[in-house]
Amino acid sequence: MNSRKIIVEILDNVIKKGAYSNIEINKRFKNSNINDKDRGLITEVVYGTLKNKKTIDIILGSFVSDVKDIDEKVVNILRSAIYQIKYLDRIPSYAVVNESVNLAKIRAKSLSSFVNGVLRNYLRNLDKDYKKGLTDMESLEYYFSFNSWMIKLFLKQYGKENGIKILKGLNETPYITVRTNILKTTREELLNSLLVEGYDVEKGYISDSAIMIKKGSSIEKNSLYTKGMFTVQDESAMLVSECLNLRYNDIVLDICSAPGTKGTHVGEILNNTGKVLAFDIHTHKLKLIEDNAKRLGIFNIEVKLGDASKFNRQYLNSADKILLDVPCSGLGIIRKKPEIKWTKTLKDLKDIEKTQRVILENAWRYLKRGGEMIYSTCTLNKDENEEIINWFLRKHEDCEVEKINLCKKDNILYNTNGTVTILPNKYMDGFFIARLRKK
Ligand SMILES: C[S@@+](CC[C@H](N)C(=O)[O-])C[C@H]1O[C@@H](n2cnc3c(N)ncnc32)[C@H](O)[C@@H]1O
Repeated sequence: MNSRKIIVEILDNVIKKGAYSNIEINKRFKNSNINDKDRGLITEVVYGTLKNKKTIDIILGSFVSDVKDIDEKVVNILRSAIYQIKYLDRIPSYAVVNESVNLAKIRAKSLSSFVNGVLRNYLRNLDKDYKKGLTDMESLEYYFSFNSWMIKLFLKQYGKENGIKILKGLNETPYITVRTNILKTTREELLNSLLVEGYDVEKGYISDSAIMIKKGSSIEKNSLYTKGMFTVQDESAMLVSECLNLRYNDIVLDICSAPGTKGTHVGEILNNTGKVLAFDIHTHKLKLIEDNAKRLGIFNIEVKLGDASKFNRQYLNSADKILLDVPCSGLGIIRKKPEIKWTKTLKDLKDIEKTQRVILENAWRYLKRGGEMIYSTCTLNKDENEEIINWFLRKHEDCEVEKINLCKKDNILYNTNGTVTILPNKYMDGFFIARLRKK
């Protein structure tokens, strides 16, 4: 087992083939005998290299004529090596260089001296000011490691102060947070049980159900997880179902449900009363919702295949509440999926916005008069958030925003139209939540 070989193969699949980092890492770890120490190293170097790719490429660019021309067999060997030398202090630089050259010999023998040359050149220039000569925008790209279009988007949409807050927040290393399953336990009880199991835990930042795991072994392997005491979920995402004003016996449609993290939360808050109809377009994802519901002891969820972009007359005016957690560009969850920095394009943002509008139009027709809908995204692109809501309000006289009041924290933005944007920070992902009421 060679950790560095695995790291480079994962990076190849994510950067070149558009695979998801978390899925690639899980695939490698599943049924393998990789020890905890190596798992830690692989995870850290993969996420770190992805997060800092722009900065690393600017550094690489000063040793080669164009990073784009570096042979694809060795480019991620170089990137991950520079990441380890620049950002980690526990691995001696000479060991990183030797291992990288050895790996290059296996992948492309003729390029091993090139890899050796670039890395040794970098070691001789560790103190160089790589920002020298860069424009203001390029300096921001170097400093935050984002492509310029994304930096411009955040600064334009949020202004300088919040734009910078977003760039910083998206580079934070996330804690794992879990949502207490109130059907089976209380937060206090769960906190104690986790402490007994050796986890370093703390209450969440905002939600009464949230617990932050600051240190401890893989949480989803713990028996408390198998027994359904909690769900792993970002705290911002927990606030979504909590904003839905749920009442026992409500009929709730969860239109884009898989893997059912928020839908099962609705089921828990309803205390197994009423009904949650959980739809998703992907057949293979439906089982994830079923498995989660079963593990958590939730019986009021019915899982169904459904394409939200097609109106289904069967559900016309049928729902007391609707959870519309639409597919989005995901710019708010870059802390956990750093490849989004490099894989998304402005065109993707435009395309998904069209789908969101169609889905919202259809879902609105399923809501009863007096009913409430949550429209949520895990993106910070305002065109998929406030702008969609403003557009919808202009079109639908029977729709009003029910103002959301969470709490006063410096990452909660209360928008002028009554909706809420959660800025990413150390504790939470970036999210958007709107609560709509049908008059
Ligand atoms: C943001 S995720 C939902 C996450 C989920 N609500 C949760 O909390 O676990 C969006 C989901 O929408 C689904 N989806 C995408 N297009 C859809 C469509 N046209 N109809 C229904 N579901 C769709 C995707 O498969 C994906 O699972």
